[in-house]
Amino acid sequence: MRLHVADHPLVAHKLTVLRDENTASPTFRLLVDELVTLLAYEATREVRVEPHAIVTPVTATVGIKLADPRPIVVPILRAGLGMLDGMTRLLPTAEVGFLGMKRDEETLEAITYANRLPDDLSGRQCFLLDPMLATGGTLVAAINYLFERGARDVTAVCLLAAPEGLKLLEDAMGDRLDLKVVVAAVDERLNEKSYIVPGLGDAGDRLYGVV
Ligand SMILES: O=P(O)(O)OC[C@H]1O[C@H](OP(=O)(O)OP(=O)(O)O)[C@H](O)[C@@H]1O
Ligand SMILES: O=c1cc[nH]c(=O)[nH]1
Ligand SMILES: [Mg+2]
Repeated sequence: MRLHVADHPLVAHKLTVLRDENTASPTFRLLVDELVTLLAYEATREVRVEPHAIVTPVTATVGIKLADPRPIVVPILRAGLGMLDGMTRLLPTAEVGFLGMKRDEETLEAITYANRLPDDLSGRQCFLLDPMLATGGTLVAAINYLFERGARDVTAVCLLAAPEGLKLLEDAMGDRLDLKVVVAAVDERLNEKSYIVPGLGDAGDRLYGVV
C-alpha cells in the first residue's frame, strides 16, 4: 500500500474551515468539493493513458489520452457522494458506480446496504471516495470487494485518516502495491466512540444533516 498525504497550504486552510463546527452545510459541501479537486490531481497521477495522434494548426504530433477501459469512480454513500463532483471534474469520462455502506455505531462493523457496480471489474482502475478513514473497517471492506471483482488497482481518496485506520489497512493489505491511499491529513487518534480527533464530526451529517 502506498500512502500520500497532501502537503499544501491551501489544503490545510480549507481543512481548518471544514473542521470548524460553525461551518454550515452549504459551505461544508463547497469545501469538500474543492478539497477533492486538489486531491484528485495527486490521486490520478497514475491514471492509464495511451498514445493519441492529432494534428495541431502547425503540425502532426502524438499526445496521450485516457486509455480504455475508462476508470471507475466509486463514492461510498452517504458521505462519499459529497466527493463525487470534485473527482469527476478532473475525470469527466470516468464511469461511476456506487457502494452504500454504514458503520454500525455499536459494533463498528461496516454494513453494505447498496451496490450498483459492474460484477466484473477486470482491468479497471478504481477510485474509491470516502471522506473519513476512522477504524478503517469500511475502507478495508470496500477495497476487498473491488479487488475480489478483479479491479486492476484501487486508489482511495479520503479527507481525514486516523492512525488506527491506516494501521488496519496496512495490516490487511500493506504488501499490495496496486493500492494507493491519498489523504488530506492524518489526524491524532480515535476517541472512545471511534470518531477521528480532532476530526470534523460525522461527515455524512455535516454534508446532508442528521438522519
Ligand atoms: O473507518 P470506519 O470506522 O469504518 O468509519 C468510516 C465510515 O463512517 C462514515 O460513514 P457512516 O457510517 O457515518 O455513514 P454515512 O456516510 O451514511 O454517514 C464515513 O463516511 C466512513 O464510511
Ligand atoms: O470521525 C468520524 C468517524 C467516522 N465517521 C465520520 O463521519 N466521522
Ligand atoms: Mg455518517
